Amino acid sequence: MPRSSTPRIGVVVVAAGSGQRLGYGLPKAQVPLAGRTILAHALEGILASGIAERICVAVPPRDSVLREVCTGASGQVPVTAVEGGASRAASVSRALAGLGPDLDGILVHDAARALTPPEVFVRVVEALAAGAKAVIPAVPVADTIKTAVPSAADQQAIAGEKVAGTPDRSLLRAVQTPQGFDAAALTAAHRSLAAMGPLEAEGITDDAMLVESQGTEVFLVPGSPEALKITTPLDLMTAEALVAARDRTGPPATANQPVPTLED
Ligand SMILES: Nc1ccn([C@@H]2O[C@H](COP(=O)(O)OP(=O)(O)OP(=O)(O)O)[C@@H](O)[C@H]2O)c(=O)n1
Ligand SMILES: C[C@](O)(CO)[C@H](O)COP(=O)(O)O
Repeated sequence: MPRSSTPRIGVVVVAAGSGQRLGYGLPKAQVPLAGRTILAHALEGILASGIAERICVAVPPRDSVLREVCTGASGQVPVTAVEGGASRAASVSRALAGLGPDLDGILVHDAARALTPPEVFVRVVEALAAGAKAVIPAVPVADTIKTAVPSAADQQAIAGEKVAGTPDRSLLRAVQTPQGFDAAALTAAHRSLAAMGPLEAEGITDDAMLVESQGTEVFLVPGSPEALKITTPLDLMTAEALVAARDRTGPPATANQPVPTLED
């Protein structure tokens, strides 16, 4: 991507998941959050950041509700919809194709991270403009993390798993979206996905992993606790509370505060 203050940025939004863990009985991006769909909130954050030249959203097959949300959000920045795939990675690949050519950088964003503050998008794009080929937002890890293995057969009466080790927490980061990439690097990495076997492809849980596997350096910028991934009913309750707080105090509660650091 050319080092430029105004790179041409496209945004892929993946919104084709079924939301099994949320258990709402609707595709997750359709679920109401403070009276609007989760997808509508996600698109609002992207558009408010002012970074996007165009947006392509992967939606579930035959989903007219989410297609309508895309049409409603489309204006100066066109928002188109394509049918998603069976996995998140497949949905990204399809929306990448739908985004079209002639972009310097591409951001991949989860609709499920619907309340991501606009400044996180700006931070990612600034790092791309400064020369990074891959940039992801991240936050420090608050819990101590253990690796686990199955207990031995004669230990199963105690518990099914036991601790194998404790990684140094100061080196761990929880990563979020939007994840930003040089357009050519991301497109090439997604071509490599097509050549993978199903097991290997299943293990690719974010786009940064794909470009890492191609030898691209990935840089971290500060994310935001407000970019939580709405996965469970408790996350939806947190998101509702966050929207209510924003309505009381003005947009993103973290706006105008110092940029957070990645260390805890
Ligand atoms: N086949 C898929 C699976 C997921 N996603 C998107 O990827 C993001 C992260 O996925 P996740 O939060 O796990 O969503 P779901 O797959 O819907 O959740 P669940 O696993 O509980 O069904 C979401 O915005 C989701 O819509 C997608 O576009 N296509
Ligand atoms: C991309 C992601 O949101 C980064 O944290 C995450 O890996 C998505 O995981 P999921 O299992 O598809 O929800």
